[in-house]
Amino acid sequence: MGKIYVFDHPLIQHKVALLRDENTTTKDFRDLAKEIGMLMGYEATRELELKKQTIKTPMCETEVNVLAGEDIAIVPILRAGLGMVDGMLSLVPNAKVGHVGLYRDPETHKPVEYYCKMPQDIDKRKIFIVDPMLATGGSAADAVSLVKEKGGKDITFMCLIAAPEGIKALSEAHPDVDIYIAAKDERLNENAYILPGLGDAGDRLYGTK
Ligand SMILES: O=P(O)(O)OC[C@H]1O[C@H](OP(=O)(O)OP(=O)(O)O)[C@H](O)[C@@H]1O
Ligand SMILES: O=c1cc[nH]c(=O)[nH]1
Ligand SMILES: [Mg+2]
Repeated sequence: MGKIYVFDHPLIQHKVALLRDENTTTKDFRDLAKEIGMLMGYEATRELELKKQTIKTPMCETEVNVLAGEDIAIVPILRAGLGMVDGMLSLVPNAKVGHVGLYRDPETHKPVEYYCKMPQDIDKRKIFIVDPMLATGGSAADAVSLVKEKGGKDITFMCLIAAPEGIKALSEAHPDVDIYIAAKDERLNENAYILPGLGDAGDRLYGTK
């Protein structure tokens, strides 16, 4: 079973509290999603491999640790996942970005695919799929399946808010995937929205409601 990591860092809790507030503006919501994405990325990249390298400081020669050059791909689930990409890119600016387009059917709550484009060498990359919301888990599970169909192997999923139902569905569908969660919420409502949640992440990011 993959790791399920729920953040308890005070900065993340504070920023998630602001994100939830219905009075938070579209601009502030976007800024907060980016900031939380970066803070989460700092922890989610903890296991990147290092290699030794010899350099010269102004004082002497020394051996230092540098990234082994593990190639990274960030894969947002459109639309709302885009809100977490810039935060991750500020940590790993050389990462490539793939996109999975999914929307949730309002009646069935099942994901509908409309786009998928991955870097060609996705099979060799460490992949971070990002989406603010893990509700039923259908979108995340389908996104992981699509990335695997394109050759992706080493996959981590990152979200801002997760319902227990979504965590269970994703980890059962893809037990090899680690899941990083900024805040774990109580449950889903009758429309499969997360409670207390933050509403519709895509609409709040882009001001479409
Ligand atoms: O876990 P699930 O039940 O599948 O729900 C979560 C999905 O719903 C939202 O996307 P939405 O369908 O609203 O698309 P959008 O990002 O374009 O707004 C969210 O960003 C997830 O992708
Ligand atoms: O609470 C939810 C559930 C699905 N999608 C969202 O944006 N929010
Ligand atoms: Mg939406």
